[in-house]
Amino acid sequence: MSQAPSVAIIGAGMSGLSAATRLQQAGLQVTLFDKSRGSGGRMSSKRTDLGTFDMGTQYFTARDPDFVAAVAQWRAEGWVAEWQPRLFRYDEQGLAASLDQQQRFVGSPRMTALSRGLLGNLPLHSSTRVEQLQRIDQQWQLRDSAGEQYGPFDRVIVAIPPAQALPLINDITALAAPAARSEMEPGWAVALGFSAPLELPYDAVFVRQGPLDWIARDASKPNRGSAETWVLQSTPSWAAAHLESEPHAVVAELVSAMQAVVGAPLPAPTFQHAHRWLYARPAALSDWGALAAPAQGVYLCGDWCLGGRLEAAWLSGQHAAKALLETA
Ligand SMILES: Cc1cc2nc3c(=O)[nH]c(=O)nc-3n(C[C@H](O)[C@H](O)[C@H](O)COP(=O)(O)OP(=O)(O)OC[C@H]3O[C@@H](n4cnc5c(N)ncnc54)[C@H](O)[C@@H]3O)c2cc1C
Ligand SMILES: NC(=O)C1=CN([C@@H]2O[C@H](COP(=O)(O)OP(=O)(O)OC[C@H]3O[C@@H](n4cnc5c(N)ncnc54)[C@H](O)[C@@H]3O)[C@@H](O)[C@H]2O)CC=C1
Repeated sequence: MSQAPSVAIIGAGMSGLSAATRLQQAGLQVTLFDKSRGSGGRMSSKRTDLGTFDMGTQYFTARDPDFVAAVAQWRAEGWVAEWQPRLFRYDEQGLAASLDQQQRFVGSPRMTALSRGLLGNLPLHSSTRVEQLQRIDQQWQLRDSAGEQYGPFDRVIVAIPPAQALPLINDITALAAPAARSEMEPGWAVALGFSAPLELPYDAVFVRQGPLDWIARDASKPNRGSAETWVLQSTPSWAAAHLESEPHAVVAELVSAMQAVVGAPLPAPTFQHAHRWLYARPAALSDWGALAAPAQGVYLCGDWCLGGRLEAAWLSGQHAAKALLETA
């Protein structure tokens, strides 16, 4: 191919943004598509009158040297900051402080500041659910749920959870077989606002008993403002058993579980909101990096290809971009 190939990236979560920035640096023309109103995917923040709540990714850690270097650059840009919560753990033995030496990062002033920063000036078709990939003359044409066509593109990166990717790549066995084997587990997240500080000795608790997995005082993260905001997240198994529950019932049950952790009645929240994640985290860990069908020019990436964390999503996007560049 004499000219740099044009690339469509479906999914503007961390993995799609990671691939996009890498390919842009290499001089390729990339176009992102996302069914949501903006970028970020599960790295999401909900804006309210009380301020924002991180409803997906709560924080991230950095272990791979390339990711450590990327995070240092994001800190220098001011997109992320270190979060040093007072950490507790709650289990059959009750509540106990559980401090450690782990560095943890969050987007600043909200988790989506990171996706905004990464998106930069990259072209994004938002509110665009891609439903079909069509092969025409060695290139790809995309069709969305409204029947709009986009393209042609020389290459396609599909950076979305496996169940959503499958209908797009069903005919490409090398991609469809592993995607079909990959299951994602659900999760419920609840945002709570209170009119006054809760006066608790912790900012976050790893919960290892009952329906909750995690509670955190969102307001303890850097640059969040002064409102008393908390986020609760359920375990995958509780979410699976309550997938069709009404949001108000989910709030009631998870607030009651938070009361069990706190060990005292909570004041009535002045704000409450529940969000269901159908595809929150991979049920099992994989080490594919990314999946490639170079003959067709289609690549698959996402946290589910590498381990279910934000770092894994970024690394998976880098793997997909690298595999694509090897054939460009
Ligand atoms: C509740 C929750 C808490 C979490 N907490 C943490 C944490 O504390 N630390 C951590 O490291 N990780 C955490 N994670 C995991 C982390 O959020 C993910 O690993 C990461 O964000 C996944 O990025 P991704 O790009 O693989 O997928 P996604 O973020 O899911 O991005 C996929 C994107 O594709 C879009 N899309 C899907 N289908 C289509 C389509 N057909 N057409 C167009 N667009 C489409 C979606 O709208 C989405 O924006 C959490 C996840 C959840 C849900
Ligand atoms: N709710 C969801 O849908 C998802 C949540 N995810 C969480 O994202 C976090 C990211 O993981 P890492 O980057 O490895 O972060 P990490 O190193 O802080 O945590 C890894 C895991 O170790 C445990 N842990 C760590 N520190 C402590 C402590 N001080 N006291 C008690 N237990 C501790 C805890 O179980 C935690 O889940 C984890 O908490 C995951 O559970 C990841 C993906 C999805």
